[in-house]
Amino acid sequence: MILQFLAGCIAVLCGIYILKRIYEFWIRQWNIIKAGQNLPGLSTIASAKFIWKISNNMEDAFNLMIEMCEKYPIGSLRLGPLLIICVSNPQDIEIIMKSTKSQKKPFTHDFMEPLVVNNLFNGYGPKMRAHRKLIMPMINGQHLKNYIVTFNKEVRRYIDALSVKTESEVFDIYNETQYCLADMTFETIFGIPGVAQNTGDLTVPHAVETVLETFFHRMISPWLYPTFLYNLSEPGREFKSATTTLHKFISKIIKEKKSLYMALGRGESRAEKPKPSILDLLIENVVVTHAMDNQEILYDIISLLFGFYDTVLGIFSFTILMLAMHHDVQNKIREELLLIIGAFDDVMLDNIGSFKYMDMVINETLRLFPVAPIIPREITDDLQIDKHILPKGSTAFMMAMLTHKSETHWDEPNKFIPERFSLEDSKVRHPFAFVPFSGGTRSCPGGKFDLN
Ligand code: HEM
Repeated sequence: MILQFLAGCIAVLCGIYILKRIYEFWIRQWNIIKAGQNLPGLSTIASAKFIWKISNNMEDAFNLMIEMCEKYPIGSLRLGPLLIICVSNPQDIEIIMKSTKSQKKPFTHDFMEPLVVNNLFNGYGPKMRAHRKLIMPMINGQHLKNYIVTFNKEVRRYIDALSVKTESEVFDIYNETQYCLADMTFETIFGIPGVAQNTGDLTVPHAVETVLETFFHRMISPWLYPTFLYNLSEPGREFKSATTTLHKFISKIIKEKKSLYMALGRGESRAEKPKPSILDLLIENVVVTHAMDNQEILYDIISLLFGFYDTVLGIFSFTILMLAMHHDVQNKIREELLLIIGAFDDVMLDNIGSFKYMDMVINETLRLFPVAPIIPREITDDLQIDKHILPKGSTAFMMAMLTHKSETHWDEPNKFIPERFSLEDSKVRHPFAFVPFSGGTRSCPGGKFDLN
């Protein structure tokens, strides 16, 4: 009897606590919405229609948002409890990307917890900045030459496999490329030779894909914002299972590498590994500096995996599609390749800066198909843009997909014209009219790495 009474009391207290949290959340969001009520954009009813469209027809919802952005360069809408402010002019995007009042990711990025917590991807403040500073040189600069050896090796295997396919069947380039990218990523990040091209094993890439898909699904489904509801849903369960897979796999590698490093000492460890991976470099550093514990290494390595997979695979596939559709561009790329490396040579670090036309082609593909069509940020203090105030607590959506196709900044914006990225044409363009890697202090740390 007493036990039943106690259980009843606990249930009531939990209920009150949950209701209080929901109430506080709505009051906070309501105040933000009120602060932004003078901004132009969708009315409350049109915003409700927008959410209804999201749950029924994503394309319709997207079109409604685009229509609004075309009408108002700074336009607001409500996504459930969130005040969203869409911005598409390069000069306004520049203000947001550079301001100290908009360096935080929106709270929806916390939906990646417990997979990653306060790290490169969803962190904020001094700790995140310190991690960025530590990791950036490891994915760029002189270490690139180590990774290029791996890229050449894996690409050779990929081309061999592809040349058999191209002679016999129709195939999906995105699917075929996954294996090569998985192997490149494994060796570059973990220093472990990948087996995907040999065995077809894509356990880790698929887990990354699952967490990204379920994360985006939750972001656009306000009814799944409460964690206890999300955990009960199908996507919530898939997210949890993929999180377990990634945590188990990567934690084991971190522990093994750290033990090996401690057992051998730096000198010998380096002698064994003349081409250290990103994880090797990170462990070498943190063993001495204690800048991160194992859990933090785990979170940052997962963030790098996000960067590698979906983005690179997507942009590679779109580039191939563009080359297939534009034979003149394909011929020019071939000529440039033959001139610089010949028919069968590997690409060297010194060659990379010489692929001027290839750079233009990739940039033009990134312009038409930005990996991040919308770049979101939380406004952490009232931010003035022109005559508008973006209130503290609102979420800014930087609409790269619209900026990249604005007729004010691009002639014939829907056409694929790589030459528009020539040095002369790029010089006269607003620097924030093209933001595939975002900009400011929170821009993509893998941008240089990726283009290479
Ligand atoms: C085509 C390739 C890629 C594109 C287009 C791309 C684009 C982006 C964009 C737009 C962001 C959001 C930045 C913001 O919120 O302002 C981002 C963040 C990030 N990217 Fe990439 N990325 C690519 C490849 C990579 C690679 C290869 C890596 C890792 C080596 C990487 C690592 C990251 C990380 C860690 C972040 C979070 C940075 C932060 O929030 O401070 N990305 N990327």
